[in-house]
Amino acid sequence: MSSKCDGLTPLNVIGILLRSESSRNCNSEEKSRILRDFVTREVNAFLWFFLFSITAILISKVVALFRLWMKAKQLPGPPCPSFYGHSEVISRRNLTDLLYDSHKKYGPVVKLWLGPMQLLVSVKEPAILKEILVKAKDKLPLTGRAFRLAFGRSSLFASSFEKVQSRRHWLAEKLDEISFQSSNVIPVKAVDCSVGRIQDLMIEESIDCNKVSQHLAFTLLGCTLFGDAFLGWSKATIYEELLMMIAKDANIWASYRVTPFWKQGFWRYQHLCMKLKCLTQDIVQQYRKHYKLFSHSQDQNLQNGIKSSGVEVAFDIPPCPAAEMRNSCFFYGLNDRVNPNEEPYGNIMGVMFHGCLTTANLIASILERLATNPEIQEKINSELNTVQKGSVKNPQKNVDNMPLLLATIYESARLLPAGPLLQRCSLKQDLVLKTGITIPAGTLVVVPIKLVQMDTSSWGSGANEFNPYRFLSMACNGTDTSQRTSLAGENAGDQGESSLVLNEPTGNVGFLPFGFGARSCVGQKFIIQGLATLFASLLANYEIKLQSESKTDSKSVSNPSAAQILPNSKIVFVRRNS
Ligand code: HEM
Repeated sequence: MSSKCDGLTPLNVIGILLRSESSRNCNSEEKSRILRDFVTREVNAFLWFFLFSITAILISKVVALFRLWMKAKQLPGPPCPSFYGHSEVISRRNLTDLLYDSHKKYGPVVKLWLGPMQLLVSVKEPAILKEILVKAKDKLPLTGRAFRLAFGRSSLFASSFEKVQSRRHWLAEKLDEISFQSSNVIPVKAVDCSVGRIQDLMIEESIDCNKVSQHLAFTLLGCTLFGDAFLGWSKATIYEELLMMIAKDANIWASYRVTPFWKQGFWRYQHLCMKLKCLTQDIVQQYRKHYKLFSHSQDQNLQNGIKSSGVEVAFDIPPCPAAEMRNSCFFYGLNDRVNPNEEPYGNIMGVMFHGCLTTANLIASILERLATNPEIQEKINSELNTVQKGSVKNPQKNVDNMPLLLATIYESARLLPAGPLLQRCSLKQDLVLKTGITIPAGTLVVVPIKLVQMDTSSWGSGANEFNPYRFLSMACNGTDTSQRTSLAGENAGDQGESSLVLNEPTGNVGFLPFGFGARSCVGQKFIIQGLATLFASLLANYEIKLQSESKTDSKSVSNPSAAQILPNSKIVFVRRNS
């Protein structure tokens, strides 16, 4: 009988039972024994299989952990206080301050543990960080999740480089085309409308600097994307409010590993996102109506046109001005989905969101610097007068010849970057650097922008001070004024603005407000020129002053991370010649 039970499989168990049934030689006791044996064997086999799999997974985790620890051992950093790493210290302290102290003690590359398996490496040395930003092409999953939760799937702002590569490339080309080919980067009406908003706000005596910056950024981006249709859109104010409400909570909800469906707040947040989607749909419809692009065939014509020949598209819609036509191509390209899983307006919402937040931050910084440095404002104004004398009275055509204005924008971006960290991740491969340093795969690599942009080794002893002249040279002898301080700046201004030449900051390894490398900002040139145009118009009409009680001495802050935090200052726009 024992030979009967050897090698029991479901098939031969059924065979044995049938045979024994038909021969009636087997009693019921034997049958149940065979069944019991079979079940026991099967359960044992399953348990062994389960045990082997779990052990294999655990061993691979332990091996990965040891590998990570061995590789991380080579990197300098503070000793790990507990099994959970430095996460408790990070939650208690400002991360930039913590990194400032750690870099001071351990050098340009510092490691911190966020948990037993999550390593964070901060890099401050410009040469090393640029190599990393070029080589590490993915972003933290958190970034992609924040955009996906708020605006649905899109082909911009996802964490994997593969997913964003082609759309990034398209958008970068389109924006560069606009920046290089046209004299007016943003439509004239967008500038007029933004300046007009100042007039509306002037009903109050003074204006909150952050609030006005937000309005200006929103108007600028909205008009650029949706043209004239945006100007007459009655729901623009609600759209702006919604964007800001979403911005407040986006990272909190994205930080949950499992989407928190059980939280009421999450559903309130989703409701806001849904409202934003509906409003985006509404402005898109307004836009279509405005340009009389009703029929699908026309849409198709336009999209095919964009794909095949860029801006010169032949389609039978009523003629509209070149800038508006150009924006229409820009808009349609963003709206055109690469894959069917994408949210129809995901890219448009993403660009509005990112563009508004970052641009508002930069405008606030420029306004504050101008308000606290009236002498620079006056010099920019005389620069504007000089260029206007020799050309058409259109500030949009003149900004390239206004180096002090452009340098002021760069310097404001340097002093107040859009966020505290640039982050990258190489999910699959270790990053092996030229210096021999190896950063293990999966490590969260961060660049503390504030520390890099205030580093005295790149920016000299006055790194914390506002000095736009650091981006300028004298045309006569080509001397770099960046090493000199404000005195050199004043001399430069006395020479007359025409003698100043802008040193493009792209050459400076410590200049990172728009990031660097594979995932850098594609809107940099476009927004710098756009803001220059806006501020040329603004300064031609208004003088920007700080309201007397909110005066701060922003020049003498010694701690680099504190120097970034602008007080919520109140500013006043005083009409020139009034
Ligand atoms: C003052 C305004 C802006 C600032 C300071 C800014 C800054 C940045 C920064 C720091 C990054 C990340 C770079 C990195 O990790 O290396 C970024 C990414 C990006 N920016 Fe901007 N940005 C601005 C405006 C804009 C505008 C107006 C657009 C589009 C019209 C735009 C499009 C993008 C895109 C598409 C990315 C994502 C790139 C990617 O994930 O691959 N930005 N921006």
